[in-house]
Order: sequence, then structure tokens, then C-alpha cells
Amino acid sequence: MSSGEASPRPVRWAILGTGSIANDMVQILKQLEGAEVLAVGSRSAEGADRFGSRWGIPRRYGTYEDAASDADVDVALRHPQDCKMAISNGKAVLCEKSMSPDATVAREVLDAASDAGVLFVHGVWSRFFPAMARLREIIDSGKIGTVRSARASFCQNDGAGSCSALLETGIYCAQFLQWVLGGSGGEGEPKVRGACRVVHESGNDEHVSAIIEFPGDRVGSFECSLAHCSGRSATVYGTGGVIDVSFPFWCPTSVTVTRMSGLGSQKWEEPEVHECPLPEDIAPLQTEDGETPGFNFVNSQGLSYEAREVNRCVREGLTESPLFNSRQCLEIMKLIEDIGRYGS
Ligand SMILES: NC(=O)C1=CN([C@@H]2O[C@H](COP(=O)(O)OP(=O)(O)OC[C@H]3O[C@@H](n4cnc5c(N)ncnc54)[C@H](OP(=O)(O)O)[C@@H]3O)[C@@H](O)[C@H]2O)C=CC1
Ligand SMILES: O=C1OC[C@@H](O)[C@H](O)[C@H]1O
Repeated sequence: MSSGEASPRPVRWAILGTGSIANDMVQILKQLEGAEVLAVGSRSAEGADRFGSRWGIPRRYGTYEDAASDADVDVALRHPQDCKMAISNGKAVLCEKSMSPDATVAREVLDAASDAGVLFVHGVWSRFFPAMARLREIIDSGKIGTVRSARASFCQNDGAGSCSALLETGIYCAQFLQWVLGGSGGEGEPKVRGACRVVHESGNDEHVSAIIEFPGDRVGSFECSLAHCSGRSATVYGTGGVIDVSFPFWCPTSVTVTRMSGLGSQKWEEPEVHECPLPEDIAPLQTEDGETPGFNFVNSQGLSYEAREVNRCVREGLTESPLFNSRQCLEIMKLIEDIGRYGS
């Protein structure tokens, strides 16, 4: 698409798969300026028809490939399994997390997108939240001194055994640690220094705790689980204080800075709260049947940040987003893979 047009046509999206996240994403895309939901693909024609008529999507396909090969579609929102198919059809892809089971497949997908010259964005949506950018600014300002370590916890009692906790929720922890402890890429890679995994009888990990060494002697730790709950917060630790990101830390709307000093770091200043509210112009929509099903996931309005960035990248002809580039994406997938293999 050309960015130089006076009034460019909308970026046309195809949603492939009609589950929980598709319910949230369709409502975001329908409200996003410069976007149009043109097509839906499902494993069955009935599924595509049901979702398409519910949300007023004009083109409905009984296979993913048919939707992804629609010549008028610019970008496909895809679940991990079929990214390469959408890429081979020349479409830009926003891939739901986690983009692949391991770093090898992640590399293949990124290479396929790069060879095809199409945009690929891994939808670890945290990365696109204004609160994450604010967090980075605060760290860089030196407000909490030198950052030495960080932690994150994402445990929910939902889905144990059905998939990997590392891939489902641990990935958000890994991205957080990379964001606050990782460098710009020239300083060496983070290394997994310890991990404890509880494996479900299905073979999927259900609870994992991990310790990661980042360049510059910085240490990150996280825990993730699909078998019990946690507060799902994260903290950055510096020589002069801490930054707390409370529930839900993976789609945050505020960060709180507490500066500490004095003997035993026992003098605490009044916490400083930085609010980054969700967009007010995005709300649950009514379906064509007059129902308002709402969003399935907390802070889903914030999916608009990644969708807006994908729209921008498509318009500008970019093949990756500078907010979450392929190096950062691969580094996270490699961490997840190394933690999953640790000790075995
Ligand atoms: N960014 C975020 O906040 C969130 C991201 N996610 C991610 O999105 C992805 C999908 O999650 P979610 O929407 O909750 O999953 P669901 O189980 O609700 O939906 C998955 C959809 O994928 C399609 N599908 C394709 N192959 C299969 C298969 N073998 N079994 C079941 N369904 C299949 C189906 O659509 P159809 O029948 O139309 O073909 C189904 O409706 C995951 O990778 C998850 O991690 C999930 C929740 C939130
Ligand atoms: O991606 C996700 O996976 C786990 C869910 O609980 C969470 O809300 C969602 O964002």
C-alpha cells in the first residue's frame, strides 16, 4: 500500500479462526480508524458464516487458506499454526502469541516473512501499550537509580495440561524482563541460570519458575502457571527504588515509582503513579443480532495498540515493527525454549 495517497483506503483485515480472541479483536478492528474487517476464515463454512453474520463481515470462507488468499486482503490475524501459510500468500501477519512452539519454528516464520518481504508482527500485545513505553522512559531517566533486577508472575488456574504455561503466560513474563533488563542487542544474550518445571501428565509444563541472567549482571526471575493463581504483577528493582506494575501487568494502565534511600533503603518517598488509561473511543460493540457479548479478556481495548501499529506498518511498507522487532521476538522465543529444556 502507498502511504502517499491523499486519502488512503482502509487496511483490509482477514480474521482467521473464530474463538475467544477473535471475538475481542473483531470489535477492536471494527472501531479502528483506517481498518476494515473484510474477511473471516474458519475450519468450517458454518463457523465462518456464524462469526461473519454476527459481526457483519462481508466475505466468509470455510478454510483459512481461502481467506488468506483473498486478493483484497492486506493483513491476516492468525493463530500460530498457520502463519507460514498466510505469509506464503503474500499477506502481512499479526500472529497471536505464542507465535511458535520453539525458537526454531519462530526463526523459520521470521525468515519466511523476511524472504517474502511481508510484515510479520508477533502479537505479544504488552509491547505496544503506552504504559510500557512510560516504564522504559522512567528507567532511562534514572529515577530509580541503576536497574539491577526485575521479577514477574503470571499464574492463573485455567488450562493446566491443555497447553504449555511457558507459552501461554510465561511469554508475557519473558517479554517484560527483556523490556526492562535487555539492552539494544549488542551486549550479548540473556542466559537461563535456573529453572524448576512441574510437568502435567499431558506432557505440557503447568508451572515454571525461572532465573535469567541479562547482560550487565542484571537478574530477572519469573513464575508462570496454569494450575494456580498469582497476583500477576511485575516489579523493576533499582539502586534507588522500585517500579511496580500491578495486575494486569501484561496489559498495564499505570506504573508506580517508589524512590528509596537512606540507611537500609528504609526511607521511602511518596509513590508516584503514572497513569496511561485505555483508549476511551474503543468499547464493546453490539452484534448484528443486537447482543453485546463484551470482551473475553481484561483490558482488551488495549489490543487496539498493536492493531494500530500493524496498520501503520502496512501503510508504510515496513516488514517489522520497531516496537517489537524480529531480534527481540527471537530472543524471547529462545529464552522460552531454553527454560523449557533446562535440566533435561
Ligand atoms: N493477546 C491476547 O490477549 C490473547 C491471546 N490469545 C492467544 O490466541 C490464540 C487463540 O486463543 P483463543 O482464541 O483463546 O482460543 P480458542 O480456543 O477460543 O479459539 C481458537 C480458534 O482457533 C481455531 N482452531 C484452529 N485449529 C484448532 C484446533 N485444532 N482446535 C481448536 N481450535 C482450532 C478455531 O476457529 P475455527 O473453528 O473458526 O476454525 C477456534 O475457535 C492462542 O495462541 C492464545 O495464546 C488468547 C487469549 C488472549
Ligand atoms: O494472552 C492471554 O493469555 C492468558 C489470558 O489469561 C490473558 O488474559 C490473555 O491476555
